[in-house]
Amino acid sequence: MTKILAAVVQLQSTEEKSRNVDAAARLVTEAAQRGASFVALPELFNCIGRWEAVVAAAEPISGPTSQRMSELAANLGITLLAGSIAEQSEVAGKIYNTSLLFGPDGQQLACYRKRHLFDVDVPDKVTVRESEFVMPGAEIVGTTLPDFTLGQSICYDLRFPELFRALADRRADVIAVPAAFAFGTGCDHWEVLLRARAIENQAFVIAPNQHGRHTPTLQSYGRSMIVDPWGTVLATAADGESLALAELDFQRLQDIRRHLPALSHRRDGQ
Ligand SMILES: NC(=O)CC(=O)C(=O)O
Repeated sequence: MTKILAAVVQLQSTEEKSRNVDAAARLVTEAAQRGASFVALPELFNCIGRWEAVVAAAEPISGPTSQRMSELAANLGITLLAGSIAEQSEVAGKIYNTSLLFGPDGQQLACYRKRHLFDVDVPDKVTVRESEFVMPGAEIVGTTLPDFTLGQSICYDLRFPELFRALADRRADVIAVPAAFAFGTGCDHWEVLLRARAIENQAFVIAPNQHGRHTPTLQSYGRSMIVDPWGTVLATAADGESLALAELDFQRLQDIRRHLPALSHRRDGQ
């Protein structure tokens, strides 16, 4: 198949897990009913807020959130990227920020743990120290699906082009960036970075973001989007909890790579 319909789900998640998972399930179901066969949720979709609350909400990979997402994928017959959840780690008080991929039969196909942790202090915009609560992942994850190869990243990873190039080296046609990208940085950086990563790696970029205030000091930018390998924004979510859908045309992807074979012009020995 050379075309599929993809959807990004934008949420304004809270610390209340059952509310968040229900909101996610409702929008994933709507996306599938509108014809999407690949649907992606944002970062920490099942619980976001104070880090202490996120750590307390952590689950093992086989926990209730992942079971619900697996059932949802199977019932709807879709491929579902369960953005990320807080995964229990071997270190007390710390989690992994983990993205799970489920196939149309509900089987877990991949597991990616956020590699780059958001430790920043940008005056008047955002101050976070993710590494106090989160352990970095080690693996780079590309998964070959029947229609395309998916590369995985999470949020702050977007600022590290070498990860995306490593995913391009694994022949990623689509790169997912589930995010809770900060409002203070998102206004200037979100779209520019997503489009750059799509253009330089000649891949679709699927970027479901959180939107709005989660706590008095934590606000996400929204504008979840789907970008094509030319850097064109195919769809953007409206503010609030919403969906954006776009057709991924893999023939167009191949045409762009054939007409402008920049990835084969690299001088670094690849
Ligand atoms: N929240 C993040 O992980 C990253 C982010 O907001 C940024 O890079 O800016």
